[in-house]
Amino acid sequence: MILVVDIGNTNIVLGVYEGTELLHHFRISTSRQATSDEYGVMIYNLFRMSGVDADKIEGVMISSVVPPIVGVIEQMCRTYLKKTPLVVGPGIKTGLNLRYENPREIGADRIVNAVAAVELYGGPLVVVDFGTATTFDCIDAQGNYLGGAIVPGIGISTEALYQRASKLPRIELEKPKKVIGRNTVHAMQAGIIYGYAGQVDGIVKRIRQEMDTEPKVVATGGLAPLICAETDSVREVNPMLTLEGLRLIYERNRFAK
Ligand SMILES: Nc1ncnc2c1ncn2[C@@H]1O[C@H](COP(=O)(O)OP(=O)(O)OP(=O)(O)O)[C@@H](O)[C@H]1O
Ligand SMILES: CC(C)(CO)[C@@H](O)C(=O)NCCC(=O)O
Ligand SMILES: [K+]
Repeated sequence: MILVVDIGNTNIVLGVYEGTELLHHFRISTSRQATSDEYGVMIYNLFRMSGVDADKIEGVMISSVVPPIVGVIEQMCRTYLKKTPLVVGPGIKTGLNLRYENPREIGADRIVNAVAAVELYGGPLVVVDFGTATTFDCIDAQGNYLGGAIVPGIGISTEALYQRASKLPRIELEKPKKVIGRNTVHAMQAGIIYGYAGQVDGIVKRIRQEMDTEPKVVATGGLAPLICAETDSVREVNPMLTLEGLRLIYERNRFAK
C-alpha cells in the first residue's frame, strides 16, 4: 500500500492505494499551525476508523502548494509511518516537458493533475481544477506542459461577495432554477454558478484557438460536478485526478531515492 498526500491551501487530501486501486481517501482542512504530532493523531485516527494498517504503507508521495507544511507532513511520515516521503519537485520524474518560463514556479498540484490527465485521457488536453484557485493547464499531444491560467476560486469569490458587500449574505452553492434571480440568494447563485461555467467555456475557447487544436477538457475539484454540468466544453469530471497523478508519479520514482 502507498499513501499519497495532496497539500492544498484549503484542504489536505490523502489517499491510500493498493496497486492501482484507491482503497480510502480522506480530506482534512489545511492548518498552518498544526504540528507533525497533531497531523500524526489525525492520520492515526483516520487509519484506525477505516481499518488501514499503518505498517503496511510502503511509501508516501506528497505534493504541496503550501511550502511551510511540507516539512511538517514529512516529519509526520518519518515518525508515525517510518517512511521518508517523496515530494513532487526538482529531481522527481513526471514524464512531462515543462514549458513554463521557470518550471519551479508551477504549482505541484497542476503538474500532478497534468500527469494524471495525460495518462488517463491522452493529450492534447486542458485540465481544470476548482480548488482554492481555479487552474487551467494545457498539455499538447507530445506531453509538453504549456502553461495555462489561474483564476480566483469559487470559495474565494463567494467569500469576497459577502465580506465586502453588507447586504450580500453567505449562500449555499446550489444551482438556481433561472439565471434571472428574483431574490438576493438566487441572484448570487446564478452569478457564481453560471459565471464560473461561462468562464470555463470562455477560457477553453481561447485556449483552443491558441493551441490550434481540439483538446479534451477534463475537470477535477470539489465543485467540478456542479459547475461542469453547466458547461459545453468539459468532457470528463474526475474527482480523484490529483490522487491518481500522485500514484503515477510514485510509480515512476519509487526506486529513485
Ligand atoms: N458548497 C460550497 N459552497 C461554497 N464554497 C465552497 C463549497 N464547497 C467548496 N467551497 C469552496 O471552494 C473552494 C474549493 O473547494 P475544494 O474543496 O474543491 O478545494 P480543494 O480542492 O481542497 O482546494 P485546495 O486543493 O486548493 O486546498 C474552497 O475555498 C471551498 O471553501
Ligand atoms: C494556483 C494554486 C494556488 C492552485 O492550488 C497552486 O497551483 C499554486 O500555488 N501555483 C503556483 C503558481 C503557478 O502555478 O504558476
Ligand atoms: K486542488
